[in-house]
Amino acid sequence: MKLAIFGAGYVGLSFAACMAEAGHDVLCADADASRIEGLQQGQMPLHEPGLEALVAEGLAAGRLRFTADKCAASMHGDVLFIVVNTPADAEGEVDLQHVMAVARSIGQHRDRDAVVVCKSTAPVGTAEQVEAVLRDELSQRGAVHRIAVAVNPEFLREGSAVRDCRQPDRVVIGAADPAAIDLLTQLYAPFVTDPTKQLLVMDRRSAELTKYAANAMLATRISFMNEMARVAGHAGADIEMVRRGIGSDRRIGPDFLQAGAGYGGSCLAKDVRALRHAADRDGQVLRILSAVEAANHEQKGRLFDLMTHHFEGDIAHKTIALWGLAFKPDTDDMRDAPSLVLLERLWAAGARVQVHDPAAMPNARAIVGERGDVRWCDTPEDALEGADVLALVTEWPVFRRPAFARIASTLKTPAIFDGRNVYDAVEVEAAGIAYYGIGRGRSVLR
Ligand SMILES: NC(=O)c1ccc[n+]([C@@H]2O[C@H](COP(=O)([O-])OP(=O)(O)OC[C@H]3O[C@@H](n4cnc5c(N)ncnc54)[C@H](O)[C@@H]3O)[C@@H](O)[C@H]2O)c1
Ligand SMILES: O=c1ccn([C@@H]2O[C@H](COP(=O)(O)OP(=O)(O)O[C@H]3O[C@H](CO)[C@@H](O)[C@H](O)[C@H]3O)[C@@H](O)[C@H]2O)c(=O)[nH]1
Repeated sequence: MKLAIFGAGYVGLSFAACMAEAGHDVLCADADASRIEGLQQGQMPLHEPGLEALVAEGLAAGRLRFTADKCAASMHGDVLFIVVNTPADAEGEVDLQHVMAVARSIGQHRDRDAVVVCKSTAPVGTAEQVEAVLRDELSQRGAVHRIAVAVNPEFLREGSAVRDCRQPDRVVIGAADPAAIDLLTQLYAPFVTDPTKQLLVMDRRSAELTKYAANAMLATRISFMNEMARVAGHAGADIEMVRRGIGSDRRIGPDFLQAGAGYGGSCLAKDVRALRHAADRDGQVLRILSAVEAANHEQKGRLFDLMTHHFEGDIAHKTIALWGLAFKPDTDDMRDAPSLVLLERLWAAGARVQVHDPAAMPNARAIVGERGDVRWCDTPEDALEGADVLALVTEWPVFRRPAFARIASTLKTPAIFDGRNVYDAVEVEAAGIAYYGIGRGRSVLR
């Protein structure tokens, strides 16, 4: 099939490369000309495991091409995917300008029938708005092409985007148009093992809401576990034991039950906010989601609170080694990262930080700027030199099995604040290091 993909970000680029790998002829367009120039030369604009090789393979085979020319992209192929950013403001109002810009461009330039697919996460009713824009543009120039609009939300996770694209749990197709359903079914059938169960065809509004409901459920599980971690800390229980205890119930399942320093990233917070806001406008008060947001906001301050407790309020002039900045491992993405909240609170309290992250330091530096109270370190060990204590915020593999004896002898007052519960409290304490986890170890705050 010939596919046009608008948006070469974390999702668009991963999707484009995987579709090219599957043998399709893919033209990927982005409004950022410098991003496109780089991609044409094989330079990656973002960090995503396995993606660079896949892009190189697609370019070499001639199946993956990049363009900044929206007209060329609008004319390409049978199916055109909209995969641009849909940010939400502080209230949760979603900015659809990029989605509508793509729709306008397709309406202005398309010279034959097409299927347009909304893959961006967007509020219920967006596909109808896209359809209206297309209809308007076509009628303004007297064109009579048939352009069907479908919804196909994306569920990939950053850090495993290539794997998730190649092997999705399920594919949601929101469409009524038989030709659109047929094309998308053909496109996705090779990516799933049981198309009858994993290809879910539904109406467009249900598909749009499915995406928000999925992220809201994931965020709810995390906030629930973070609250349970508080209970565990006070009760002298270990949240990791509780996680295993409840995750083995098939009705609950083991995933997304990890207590930690709060959820971050470009999606969970944005989509929970947008869903709550849209419902609010319709007169529906979503009490659970408001609580999920409030709990996460509080949770992002948890490591700082534990440190303040450890230092008995005297955190000024302390030096904190901080491992991990990205919102999760295997990405350079800093959007809504819990580390940013910790940094701000430490700086406001007069502490200094020494940070290391395997991929996100350039993006983090661009956000926080150059300042005297941070040292950007090339290695995890370097970040420990001269520090009082260590905080783990992102569980990159390189941080998972450190030499605790070395940490004990390097830190001035050995203590680890484990924001992702990856260390064994007994092993850490045996090395002479105070261990604070989330809902385990010395995590009681009164
Ligand atoms: N990041 C994720 O893990 C993830 C997963 C599932 C769904 N989503 C959703 O997918 C969408 C894209 O997310 P992302 O993280 O890839 O965003 P991103 O910010 O990484 O990339 C978006 C890209 O779209 C480009 N763009 C903007 N306007 C354009 C236009 N008119 N024409 C062509 N390109 C244009 C931008 O320049 C940017 O490169 C969002 O709606 C998001 O909510 C994201
Ligand atoms: O048990 C868990 C799982 C995750 N997290 C945190 O939650 C955040 C988000 O993680 P994850 O969901 O793995 O990454 P995303 O790439 O943001 O993916 C989410 O958001 C995407 C964008 O909509 C969806 O496509 C994915 O299905 C959905 O998982 C990160 O800060 C994690 O540290 C936890 O605290 N505990």
